[in-house]
Amino acid sequence: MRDGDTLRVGDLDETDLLARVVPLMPTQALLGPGDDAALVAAPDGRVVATTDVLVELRDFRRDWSTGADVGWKAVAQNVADVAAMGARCSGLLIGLGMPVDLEVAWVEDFAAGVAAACREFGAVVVGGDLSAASEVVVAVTALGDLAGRAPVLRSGARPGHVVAVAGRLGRSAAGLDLFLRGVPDGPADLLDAHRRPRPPVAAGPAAADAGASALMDVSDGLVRDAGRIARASGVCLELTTSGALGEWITELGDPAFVLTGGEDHALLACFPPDAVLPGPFVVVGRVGPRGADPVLVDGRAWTGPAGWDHFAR
Ligand SMILES: Nc1ncnc2c1ncn2[C@@H]1O[C@H](COP(=O)(O)OP(=O)(O)O)[C@@H](O)[C@H]1O
Ligand SMILES: Cc1ncc(C[n+]2csc(CCOP(=O)(O)OP(=O)(O)O)c2C)c(N)n1
Ligand SMILES: [Mg+2]
Ligand SMILES: [Mg+2]
Ligand SMILES: [Mg+2]
Repeated sequence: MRDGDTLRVGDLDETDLLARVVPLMPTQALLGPGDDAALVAAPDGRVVATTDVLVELRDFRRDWSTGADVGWKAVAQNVADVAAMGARCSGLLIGLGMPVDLEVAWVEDFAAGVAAACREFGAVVVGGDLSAASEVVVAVTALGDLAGRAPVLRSGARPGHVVAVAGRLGRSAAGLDLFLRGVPDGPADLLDAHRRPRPPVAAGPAAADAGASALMDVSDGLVRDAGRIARASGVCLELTTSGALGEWITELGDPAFVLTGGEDHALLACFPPDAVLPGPFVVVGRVGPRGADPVLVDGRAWTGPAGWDHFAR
């Protein structure tokens, strides 16, 4: 994509873009950027803050998802990032850019999906903004309350800790694969897993209370996101497919769905060996010392697809 000497965003991947942009910004907060959410000082405590953007054709398609599905997903992915700090969502701001010829019924349906997800995840809308755009763009900001807990970052995993997941992995990717292969009448549970992810939001605060040493939501694929905890913590996440991961792989039929599929927004956590894991968490591996690879799958480097990146193609 190089055009003379002009470097275009499509010449970089998402990680490289972030590394160029964030250092140019004045960042002063209790925490951030770099984790699932930031922490901002407030007179009576601290507020968790995060945002995630959905862009038509990049993150959803209006012929695959209804307006309500898009509204649901925008809420779900943001409350997942709040839960990934060990917090609960205290408020959402909904930014919406729309083509001027978009049917009003689509926007009303979108609002109904936002409302349904708010009921499901215990969130409320406190504001937002509207503008016109060439495609539908949804930018949700979520605020969160730690209720006095210490936030669980990506950086606290240590060798000997266990690696665990709350929620399922690979189902959203399996649904996306059905859409991409032109099977929109495929298994409804997989199509819905893609259109309406259900992050286990209560598992975030529960993980914090159980002493989790690291926590994040899996949005870009298990191996890629496990690599983020591994790098932040200076360790290796050693995943094993003998337990839950293997069951999910058998059920979906393709290891890549489970190991590299994004958008399930399951929670990935590390716990000290003596912790009692909260109910929804299943063990998927252990933490080892930093080595040549940030993540191992059954003792080997993963050589399959890398996971989601908005720019790398
Ligand atoms: N344009 C940006 N400016 C500043 N910080 C950003 C920007 N985009 C992403 N970040 C920060 O980079 C980190 C990684 O972002 P992202 O991968 O989107 O997180 P997540 O997958 O948890 O939603 C986050 O802490 C986020 O706040
Ligand atoms: C039309 C369409 N193409 C591709 C995808 C796949 N996809 C888009 S974003 C994404 C990963 C999640 O990214 P993002 O929403 O930015 O979450 P974040 O990592 O920032 O939390 C995936 C797998 C999709 N959902 N829809
Ligand atoms: Mg996240
Ligand atoms: Mg993002
Ligand atoms: Mg996110």
